[in-house]
Amino acid sequence: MGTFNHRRYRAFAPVHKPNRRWPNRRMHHAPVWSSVDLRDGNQALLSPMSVEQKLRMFDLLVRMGFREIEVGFPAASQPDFDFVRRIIEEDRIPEQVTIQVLTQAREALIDRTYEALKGVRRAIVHVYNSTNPAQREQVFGLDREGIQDIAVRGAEWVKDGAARCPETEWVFQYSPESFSATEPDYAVEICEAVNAVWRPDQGQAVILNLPATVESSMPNVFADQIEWFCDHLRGREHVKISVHNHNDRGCAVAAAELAVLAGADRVEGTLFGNGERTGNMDILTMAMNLYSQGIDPQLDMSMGTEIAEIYTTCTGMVVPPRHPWFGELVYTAFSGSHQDAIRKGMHHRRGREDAVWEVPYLPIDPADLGRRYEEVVRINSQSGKGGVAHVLERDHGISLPRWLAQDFSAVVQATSEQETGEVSSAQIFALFESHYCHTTEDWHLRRYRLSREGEQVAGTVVVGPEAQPHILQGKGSGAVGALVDALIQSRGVRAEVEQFDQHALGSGTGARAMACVRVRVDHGQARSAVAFGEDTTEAALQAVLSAVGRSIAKNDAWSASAGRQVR
Ligand SMILES: CC(=O)SCCNC(=O)CCNC(=O)[C@H](O)C(C)(C)COP(=O)(O)OP(=O)(O)OC[C@H]1O[C@@H](n2cnc3c(N)ncnc32)[C@H](O)[C@@H]1OP(=O)(O)O
Ligand SMILES: CC(C)C(=O)C(=O)O
Repeated sequence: MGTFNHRRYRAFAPVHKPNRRWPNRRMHHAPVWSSVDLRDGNQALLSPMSVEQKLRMFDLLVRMGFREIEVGFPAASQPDFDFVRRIIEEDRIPEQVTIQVLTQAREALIDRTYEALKGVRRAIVHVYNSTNPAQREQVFGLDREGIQDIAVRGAEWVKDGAARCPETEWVFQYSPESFSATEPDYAVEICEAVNAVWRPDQGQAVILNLPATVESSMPNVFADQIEWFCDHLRGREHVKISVHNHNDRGCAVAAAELAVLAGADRVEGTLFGNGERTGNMDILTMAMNLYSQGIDPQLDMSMGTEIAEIYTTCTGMVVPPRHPWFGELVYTAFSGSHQDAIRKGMHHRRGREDAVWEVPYLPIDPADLGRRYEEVVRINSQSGKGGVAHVLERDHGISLPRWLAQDFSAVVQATSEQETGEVSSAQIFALFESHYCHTTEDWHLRRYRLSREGEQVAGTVVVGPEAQPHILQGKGSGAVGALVDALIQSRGVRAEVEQFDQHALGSGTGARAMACVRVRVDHGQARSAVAFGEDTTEAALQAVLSAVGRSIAKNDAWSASAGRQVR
């Protein structure tokens, strides 16, 4: 048997909880967020952030509205220590923001931590030790009691350190690291022992932070653990319960969301889920999940592109194109039916911009995160007529009738298949022009005159090069009818107009009208053409001439010896 052997693993043993209440709850407001980007995120980087990079990230987190920010592990390294000193000495911590620092439950480290925090107005001192059986046995070689002693001593050193700096407002935080792999009764026991030192019941602010240090179970199992913990902890009402989820199974966001239903008040995490191994819980995703449900996330993410830019430059990590809410492609539809639905959905919203957002395939309005609508519909071989028409409308102000959109979509599809990739908006416009708008000089409308004679319109149309124009004359029920008649009368060209649409254009295009036609000449292949003009008549006449011109060989219609029957 090779190493790929599932028998080496065992199922996670869930906490016994027949009466769970969290599944019937709903979230109505955002939890307290704590960003651990500058600590857990930073400790997992190939090159941890420099002080300058940390400052940039800190500034971003503040601007986004984080009220609690774990700024480092000051006893671990000089840059972490220096960073904490710098934001304190340079008075960079806004009134509403509380910084948090992590330390192991070791006296020297705790002393150094307080040294870093000297002069801070308010801070959370976060102490941890591992509590799960594997670490107790393999790392510390201690039983439950021995591990509890580490926690209790740590709590005492934290309390002593705070007592030496009474001018600071201190919040204490304890994490039974690997809480989710710890026996629930023991997790409660050790937290109660820490509380017995800190006395939250006597007014000391205390956070108990319950980590899934390695995510090893389904999110519902974690939620059960949180509800069980909250139900069994003495003095639950005096402490804040926080969760700290890692993403080993890819469910950290779900686990944190269910944990909030189960009673957690506070959630730690990072931007884009940076952090150890597969990362921490992604606060951006969880906050946007709330936002998309109509709940104020209490974080400003409107500068989405800037958040991603600062994150990538500071951490050296990338934001995958399909990352929830913020990835480059997450609002983009390439496939035809999605594009069609988005286009119709966006049309449906016109004039109802304040209505609840319900555009198919777009869970939120991408503009909320500073995204451009240009990204929403992009064209490749999977796209259909709706998408192509949408791009022409959106970027070039050209609305195609349905029959022409269908025709043009085949043209674009053929190109995208050839190029096996995306067809840009500029390419689409160029294809549109070359396929429908191009006309030779021979078929260029110079001028025309129309006069009404009873029910009929008589027309004279001058076409072709200025130096050698062709004059066509005919009669019909309208301008196009008169031109069709003129083509037969003067040149023997039998043009059947199968499709015809014309409309006035909005401002900005230069032209004032557009006409689209599909014409079949002498029972041959139908050709479509589009023309723009000063008015709808000019556009219509030119469109018919262009379609006819594209149907017959150059000069065929004009050479007297073309052999055509002139009636
Ligand atoms: C799950 C998490 O993310 S927790 C946060 C983890 N983050 C980090 O560790 C990043 C920063 N840490 C560091 O830079 C270093 O670990 C330092 C500077 C803090 C300490 O460094 P060192 O003392 O040289 O080494 P190290 O971390 O290996 O210490 C291990 C010792 O601390 C003990 N220890 C580990 N964690 C704890 C803890 N939380 N509380 C008390 N003792 C602890 C170990 O049992 C071990 O003891 P031993 O030396 O008697 O065997
Ligand atoms: C220190 C704790 C909160 C931690 O980072 C973890 O368990 O992942």
